Amino acid sequence: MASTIAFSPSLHLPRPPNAHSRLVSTPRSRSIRCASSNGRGPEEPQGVKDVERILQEKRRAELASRIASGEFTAPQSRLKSALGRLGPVGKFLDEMLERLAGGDDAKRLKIPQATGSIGAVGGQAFFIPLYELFLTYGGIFRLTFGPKSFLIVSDPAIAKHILRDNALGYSKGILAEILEFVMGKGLIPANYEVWKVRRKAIVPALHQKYVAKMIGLFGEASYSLCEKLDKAASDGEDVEMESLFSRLTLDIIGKAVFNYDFDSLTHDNGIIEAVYTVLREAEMRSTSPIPTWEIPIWKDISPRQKKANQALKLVNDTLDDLIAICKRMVEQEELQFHEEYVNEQDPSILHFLLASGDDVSSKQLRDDLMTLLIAGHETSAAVLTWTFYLLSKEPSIMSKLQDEVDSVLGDRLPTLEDMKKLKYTTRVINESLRLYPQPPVLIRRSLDDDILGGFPIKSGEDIFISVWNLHRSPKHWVDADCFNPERWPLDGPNPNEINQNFSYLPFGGGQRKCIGDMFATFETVVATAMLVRRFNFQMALGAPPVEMTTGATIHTTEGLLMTVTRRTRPPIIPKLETFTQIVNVDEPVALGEDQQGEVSAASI
Ligand code: HEM
Repeated sequence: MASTIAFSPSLHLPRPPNAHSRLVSTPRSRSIRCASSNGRGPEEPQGVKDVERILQEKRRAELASRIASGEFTAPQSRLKSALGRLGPVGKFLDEMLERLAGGDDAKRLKIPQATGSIGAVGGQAFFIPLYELFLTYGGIFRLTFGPKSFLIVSDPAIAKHILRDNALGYSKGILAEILEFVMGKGLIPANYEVWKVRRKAIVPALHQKYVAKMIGLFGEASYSLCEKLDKAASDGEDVEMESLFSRLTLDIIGKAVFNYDFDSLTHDNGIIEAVYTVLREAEMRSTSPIPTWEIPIWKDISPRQKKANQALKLVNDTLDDLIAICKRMVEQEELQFHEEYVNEQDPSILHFLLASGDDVSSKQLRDDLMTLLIAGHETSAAVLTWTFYLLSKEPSIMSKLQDEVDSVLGDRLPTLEDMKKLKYTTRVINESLRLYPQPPVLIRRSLDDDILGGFPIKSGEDIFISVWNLHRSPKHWVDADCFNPERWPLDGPNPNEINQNFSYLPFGGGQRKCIGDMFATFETVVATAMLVRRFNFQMALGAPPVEMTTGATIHTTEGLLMTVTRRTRPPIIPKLETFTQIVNVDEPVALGEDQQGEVSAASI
């Protein structure tokens, strides 16, 4: 039976875009603004920052005083407390007594203990109080609330041990139980035996030629989003960007994985609604304290369960149809399969798998497709959401980013070659992933007894590796809470878990590392570049405060409501003419000779 927990630590469980009622709505005041500014001017972002900082400090102070009051600290025996007061002699006697008491159980108690109801801390996302507890209790501690107990890991060496050095000693635990209903035996929840076979089959599908082809897809889909924003900019409407990013990445992943055009940026239909119903159900299951979906009779009569089951059936049937269509295509094809095989009409992962002769049941194939759909959808959407939020607060970083994009891309759609040149854009994404890792926590369960950070642990321990804590640890990062893409040198290697020795884990590490890391990096780089090239983004006046909430990925509580304005280019310095012009990016530009012949993305 799936054990659930009162907060949501699961991976890749998205919240649907229509959780926000607005797609493009709130007409904003039509007062004239300085279109060349990237933010609202220096004062306002600073004001917003100050309020956020004060709120954050207030929460921290509250939690710190609760920690200090002993609320989270497991009670010690009176004898133990008395020995603690006796200094080194007392410590020695304490250790002797524990040894005499014998066994691993006594030693297990040595893992720092925190108890209490972390859910009660100010309605925050659960990983935030875990950060304060980490600062108090260290890189590994046990958190007990109610009958449940978890080990919280925030130490890079312990994370490396669990994810890489002793990966076979750990399963996906709770995560696999929760996701089974939607992903079946897909890669994320799969046990080792299934995972080994499926990972070997699927990874080759994401070869370089495929990824290069996908860059075209990222560009086209981002271009559709630009069109939508263009209209909003003309109509003077503010836009809720989180839901738009969710739609953008849904459209991309549908085409990329099984060649299905959801086209959710331009319309809604039954299948899109069904996908989001299924995803919402998965998220609800990961946050519900009681697994109502397992209660006999109730699970058959609950309207929500019925709706979720119908939606799941519709999505599964659609996937079965897509598999059947693709099988027929492959049968009719004059196949010349090779390592970098891509079908021009249908470059999807599904086509690659079928063409490769992958010997797999339709059910397993469907589980794989569903897993890729979920894994690759809301993660990328969340990265874009938080990147634009961070950029809106730092106009100087936005300016530098726009300068790079202007000089590398001009008006072209991005290519694989451009990915090497968009170095600062990539650093912006690297840094956004550091501050807002998706998911913020990785979940494991020990399959055997093991030793973590010097502490013996038993098999069956549920473990949360807090990527949030690792990425913001004051031990490893200077100004850990600051958005500073410059911390990653432009001429240095792309930061990853290996060169950062597991203190940076944006895509996990070890054998279960994300298979879509390059896909996702290019996708978010392309989308960011295409959007900032054409528009300036700022928080809308009167927008709700941007707070975090816990899903598998980090969501905003009330959306990311932004004002989008068309960018104007800096004045073109005339060579012969005597006038200076401000040119709108979307209006025909009087090109100098050296610029003639460039294709404008707006004309594609
Ligand atoms: C920015 C976007 C993304 C982020 C931040 C991300 C992050 C991650 C992380 C941290 C893991 C490791 C989970 C764990 O160890 O428990 C993971 C696994 C995985 N990701 Fe991603 N991911 C992203 C995009 C994608 C995309 C686009 C795809 C597919 C095309 C994908 C497919 C997968 C799969 C299949 C796994 C499971 C791998 C395995 O267990 O062997 N991800 N992802």
